[in-house]
Amino acid sequence: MSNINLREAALDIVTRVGEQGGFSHLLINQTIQKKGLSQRDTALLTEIVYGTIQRKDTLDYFLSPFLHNKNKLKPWVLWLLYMSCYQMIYLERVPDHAVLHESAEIAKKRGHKGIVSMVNGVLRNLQRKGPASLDQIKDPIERLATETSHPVWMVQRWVAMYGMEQTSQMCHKNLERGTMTVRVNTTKYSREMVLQHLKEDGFEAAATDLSAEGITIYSGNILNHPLFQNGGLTVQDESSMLVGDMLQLNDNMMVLDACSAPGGKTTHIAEKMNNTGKVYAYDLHKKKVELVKQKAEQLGLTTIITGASDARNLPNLHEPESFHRILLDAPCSGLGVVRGKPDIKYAKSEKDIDTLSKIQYELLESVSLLLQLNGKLVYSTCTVDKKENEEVVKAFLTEHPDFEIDETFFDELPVEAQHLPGRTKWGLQLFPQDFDTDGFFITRIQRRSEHHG
Ligand SMILES: C[S@@+](CC[C@H](N)C(=O)[O-])C[C@H]1O[C@@H](n2cnc3c(N)ncnc32)[C@H](O)[C@@H]1O
Repeated sequence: MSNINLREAALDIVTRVGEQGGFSHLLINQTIQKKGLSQRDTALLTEIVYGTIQRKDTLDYFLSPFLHNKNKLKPWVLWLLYMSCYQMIYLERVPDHAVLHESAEIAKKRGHKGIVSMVNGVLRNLQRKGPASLDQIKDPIERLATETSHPVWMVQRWVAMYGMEQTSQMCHKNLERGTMTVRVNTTKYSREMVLQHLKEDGFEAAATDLSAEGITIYSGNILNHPLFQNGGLTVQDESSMLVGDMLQLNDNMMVLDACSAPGGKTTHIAEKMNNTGKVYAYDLHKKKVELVKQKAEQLGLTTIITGASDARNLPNLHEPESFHRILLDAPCSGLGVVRGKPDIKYAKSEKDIDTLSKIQYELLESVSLLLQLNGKLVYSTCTVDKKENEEVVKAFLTEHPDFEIDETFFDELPVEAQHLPGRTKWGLQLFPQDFDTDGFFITRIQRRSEHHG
């Protein structure tokens, strides 16, 4: 693909994400498939799209001194400027003159002469005068928000919850691209066997620290490897693997995965039980349930029973206290995964968090009815907001004195994770900066035995 066509494809994606709320990772994949992009083009397209979206607010700050009628610009023009500014400031291997030339060509193709000269003028000014210094922003929260391109309310909230240092580390980490990790399907292979195999095939890979089934892939295209294609591996973040690990699973258990799609954790559960017992996997959306089914088939797992249902309705579908283990991997704001899905940080609001926390509470209350006396329930989310995490758990335990935190959860955590700053009496908040994983909350609840009989 020519340099200009590649930039045009990138511009289409960032404009769509920015203006219509599309998901960058889905749009990138669609473009790669539709245009049959080479590995080199895929890498550059991904870099430009992610980088521009990740740093949108910072780019806006850098461009603002040179932009006088920002609100009157057509969205594609503004996004062309953001995208060009990103390449000039952050991509050393792309020379400024190439960025200026390609931006002018795109502006020529899509707009009139006035737009071409305005784009050119703004970018030349940026090149000559350099980006505005962030030190001009006196308020530390506002400065961190602009520097790392997060909404001010979000940074404010995190600072109030976790302090400036943790928040600053998290915001900076959110700008990095995460490393890829895969989970070994232990019903087929051992991790040692897979590592050996990958090394022989020229991959740079290493065992993960937190989960016994994870492998970090530093280089090599794992999606084309036969081990992946024959159901020996699943792409999954290590924090999600830890959720499966903390369910304390044994063979032949009855397990409920109440919010299961697309099935990353459901299949981990079935693998950990060596394809014995039963895993009931539900999700609200029928289409999404199909994804769970497909994933189970790909991995050769036969113990997963899928169904579409609101998790709040599950007490009508199953007898009370009928599961040994329950996973509630609840729908959440996703503020722990903004590295991989940068659009999330601009799309969410505090109101969303309030709404979600109410739903999370209702889901927890409903599924808890299905937990056996000696059963264990893991509550997890991929967010870092206390309102969706420990406050949901705290409220549930206050209203339901027959349940408690299972203290053995903390002893079973990997040693490295036992003394993290995000550990409280309500569970473990993993931050992206702790182990280069997604931000995840995990805790384990059980029934208090004295309340029975
Ligand atoms: C965090 S995702 C689950 C990810 C999944 N556990 C995995 O590891 O692949 C949350 C899921 O909850 C589903 N969901 C949302 N509201 C729900 C509800 N009321 N009942 C059941 N599922 C719901 C969403 O469709 C979404 O697939």
